[in-house]
Amino acid sequence: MFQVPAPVSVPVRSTESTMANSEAAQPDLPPSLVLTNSEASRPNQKFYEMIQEFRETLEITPVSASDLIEPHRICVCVRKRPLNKQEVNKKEIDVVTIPGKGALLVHEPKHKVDLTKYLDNQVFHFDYSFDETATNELVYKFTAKPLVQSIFEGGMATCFAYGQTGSGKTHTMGGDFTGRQQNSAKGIYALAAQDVFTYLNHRRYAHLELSAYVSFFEIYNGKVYDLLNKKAKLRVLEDDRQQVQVVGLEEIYVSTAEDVIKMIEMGSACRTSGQTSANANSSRSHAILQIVLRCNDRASTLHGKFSLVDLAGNERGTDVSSNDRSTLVETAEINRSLLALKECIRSLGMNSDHIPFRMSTLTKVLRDSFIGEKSRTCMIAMVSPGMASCEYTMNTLRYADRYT
Ligand SMILES: Nc1ncnc2c1ncn2[C@@H]1O[C@H](COP(=O)(O)OP(=O)(O)OP(=O)(O)O)[C@@H](O)[C@H]1O
Repeated sequence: MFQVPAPVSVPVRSTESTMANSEAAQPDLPPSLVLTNSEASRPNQKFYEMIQEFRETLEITPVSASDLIEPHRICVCVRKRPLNKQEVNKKEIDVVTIPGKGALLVHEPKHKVDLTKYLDNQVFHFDYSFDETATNELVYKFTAKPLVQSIFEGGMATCFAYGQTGSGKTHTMGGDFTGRQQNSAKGIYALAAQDVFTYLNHRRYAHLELSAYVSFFEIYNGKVYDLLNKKAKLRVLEDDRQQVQVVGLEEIYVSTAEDVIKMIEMGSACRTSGQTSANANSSRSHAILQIVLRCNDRASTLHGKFSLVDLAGNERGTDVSSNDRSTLVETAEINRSLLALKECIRSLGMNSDHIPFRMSTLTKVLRDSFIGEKSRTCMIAMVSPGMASCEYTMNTLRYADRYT
C-alpha cells in the first residue's frame, strides 16, 4: 500500500557484548569513550557503551532543509525528541538512532540465557526520520507544509501526531513550552495557518474568493468537547447522505495567522483548565484543530479543510492494569479509536471503497479526510529516546510501520 524509501545500509541486527559482564569494567576504549567515575556509575553502562560503539560505525546524514520534498498521498514520518532534563539527570541511555534518509534504529537492550548482554538492533524505514536536533520548522517543511496547497485545490488534508505520552506530540503541533507558557507560533498548527494566509492572498488562489475559519475540539471517551466554547459537549450526527456533522461546533472566522494563534492559545488553555498533573486528560484525549476554507457565497460552501490532530498518548490504549472501570472504558475507547484510524488510513492508501470510519468518534468526525481523490494524510510518529520507553517506542514504530 505504501511506497518504501530506499533502505540505508545498517551493519548488523544484533550486537553482542564483547566486554566483561561487569558494569564497572573499563575495556580498551578509544579516548572519547574512556569513562570518568561519575559516568561509570550510569545504570546500564554496558549497553550505553555498546550503543556508542555501534553508532561509530554508522554514517549519519540527518534530514536537512535543502533536501528534496517528495509528493506523497500518505506520508509517514518519525520524530525523536532529545532526552529531557530528568532523563539526563537519571543518566538514562538513549536507545534510538536516526541515521537519516527515513531510517530509524532501536537498539533494544537484551540478555541471553547466560546473561550476556546484547543489542537487538531493529531497523525501521519511513518517508522521513527526524532526529533530536530537528526543529519544528524543519519537521513542518516535510510533513504538513506540502499538504496546505491541497486544501486550496479542493482537498481534505490531515496531519496526525501519534506517540506515547511525553514523546513530543503537543510540542510539535502546538509549539514548545517555556515553563508554563506555550510558544504557539512555533508549532505546526501556527506554521500551517501562516501558509494558509500566504496562499489566500496569492494571486493564484485570490479569484476563488475564499475565507478561512477555525474550529478546535477534543474527543475524550468518545465524546466531543468544543475548545472554543468552554468545552461545550457536542453531538456527532450522520445524515442520510453519510455527511457527518458535529452539531453546534464553533467555527470562527479568521483573517490573519495571529487570529489563528489566538484561537490555539484559547483552545489549549481551555483544554488544560481545571486539570492537575494527576488527572490531566490531555494525554487521554485527541485534540483536533481544523482550518476550514469556505467560498464567499451565500451558502458558505465548503472548499477544503485541514485537520491537525494531536492524538491521545498511545500507551493509554494498552494499559489494562487498572481495576477502575472508568479507566478501563477510557483505555478501550483510545485503543478502538487508534485502531480505527489505522484501518481508515490503510483503506485510503488502498483506494478502497469501504472506509470503516464508523468504528470510532475520531474517525467519524474525520470522515471527510478519508474520502476523495484529493485527500492527503501525514502521520508523524513521535518517539521518546530513553531505554525506559523502549517498549512504547517499539509499539509506536510498529503502528506507524507500513507493513503491519
Ligand atoms: N523535539 C523536542 N525538543 C525539545 N523538547 C521537546 C521536544 N519534544 C518534546 N519536548 C519536551 O518534552 C516534554 C513532553 O512533550 P509533549 O508535552 O509535547 O508530549 P506529548 O506527547 O504531547 O504528551 P501528552 O500525550 O501527555 O500530551 C515537553 O516538556 C516538551 O517541551
